[in-house]
Amino acid sequence: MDQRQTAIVDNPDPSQSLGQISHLALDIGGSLIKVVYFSRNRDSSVDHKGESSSNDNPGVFNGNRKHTVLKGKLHFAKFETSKINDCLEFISSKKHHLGGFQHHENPAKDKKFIKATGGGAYKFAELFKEKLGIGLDKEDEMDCLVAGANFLLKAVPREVYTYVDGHKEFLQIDHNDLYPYLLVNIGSGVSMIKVDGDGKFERVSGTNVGGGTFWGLGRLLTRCKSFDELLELSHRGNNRVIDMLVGDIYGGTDYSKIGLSSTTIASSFGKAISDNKEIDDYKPEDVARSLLRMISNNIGQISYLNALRFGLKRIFFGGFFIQGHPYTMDTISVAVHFWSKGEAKAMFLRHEGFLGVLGAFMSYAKHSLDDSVVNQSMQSLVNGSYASDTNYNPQNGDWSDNESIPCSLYTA
Ligand SMILES: Nc1ncnc2c1ncn2[C@@H]1O[C@H](COP(=O)(O)OP(=O)(O)OP(=O)(O)O)[C@@H](O)[C@H]1O
Ligand SMILES: CC(C)(CO)[C@@H](O)C(=O)NCCC(=O)O
Repeated sequence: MDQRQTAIVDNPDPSQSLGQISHLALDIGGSLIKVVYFSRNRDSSVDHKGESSSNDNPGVFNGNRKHTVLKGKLHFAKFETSKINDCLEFISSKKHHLGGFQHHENPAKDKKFIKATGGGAYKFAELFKEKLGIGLDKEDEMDCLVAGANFLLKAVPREVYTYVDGHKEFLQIDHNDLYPYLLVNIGSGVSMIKVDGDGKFERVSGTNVGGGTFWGLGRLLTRCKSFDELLELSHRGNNRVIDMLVGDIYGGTDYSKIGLSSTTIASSFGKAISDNKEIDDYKPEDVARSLLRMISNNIGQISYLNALRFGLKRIFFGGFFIQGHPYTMDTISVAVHFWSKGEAKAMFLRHEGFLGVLGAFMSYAKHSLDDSVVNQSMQSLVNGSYASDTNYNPQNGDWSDNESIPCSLYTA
């Protein structure tokens, strides 16, 4: 049986039949709302275990405490923040399933709370209360990003890959040699975080030229209607039509003395100075390509400079700007390789856009009354169940678009 039902869906069908949903978390960003929720398997029996270890889930249990094991799946969904009503409708369709979480500091019996991170957890708190009668239990965005990244890096096999010459190469992360690393989260804006351990980190830099800039400028310049359309355009475009290359300045030759080949971009959009053309004279696909290249290159360069500042060799890139898009990853990888002279490495995460919301989901373990030990249990169960997943192709590490993670929650 296929273990992965609906998962990364833009407009999830609210009538989708699922087992009981017990936990749901949100990351409400400037561009997108990310949702993670746990649904119990319909046929899952509830086990009660109290050993310090078990064959099923080694290393999960502590001492002689009894835990209830809820078997099920983690589902992922996203909505555009500008269409928050779709998200409210989606949650409303699940609301009667939600188990009535109580705020750890305010356990008012009649209120439901869900974990939420991102700026929208503040901005839209009243809206959730008003429309759904649900309170948002706010978790810090940076804490959540780091918790989500550490979880994926340590617990999920074949999560991390490099992108070199058009190929994904999956990497095995050594848990004992993970820190320090630089986490670059490319959302609407970009955060750069030096991570030294679990919960040990510092946001060392950021840039306002990020995914929102690409989508916003791209929409204005190409008049395309969706982010996916803009990416598709960029796929077909040729940036050399608009970008000024070193060769354009140097009469077709390299400037080898300072290490610049004739094909290096000297100035993004620089040809538009002298072409005597208007925006409509350029093909939208060429504009989209130049824009994607400019922004990816810039982020790659700033990331490298921050890695250099702190002597970090590994840079993990997350955020929905990447979207597993080959040209984006190639540009970032080439920029990091070029500027670091091969010393630093750009790495990507399969669940790139869900770091923050996974961190928020895991924070149930920290606070909730039922004392879920989500973290460890996801860790061992995710490990155990991926091996038997029929849709997973270990040759190239690809997943189909629709993906959920089989997992268990342990509640005391
Ligand atoms: N379907 C989509 N609609 C809009 N933007 C998309 C879509 N898919 C990918 N993106 C890109 O992803 C970016 C948002 O990424 P992400 O969800 O990680 O950030 P965010 O949480 O919204 O932003 P921030 O953290 O800065 O508040 C967008 O700015 C855009 O570049
Ligand atoms: C403001 C946040 C943290 C919101 O997610 C993000 O959009 C960001 O990191 N922007 C870049 C801000 C800056 O450091 O210039």
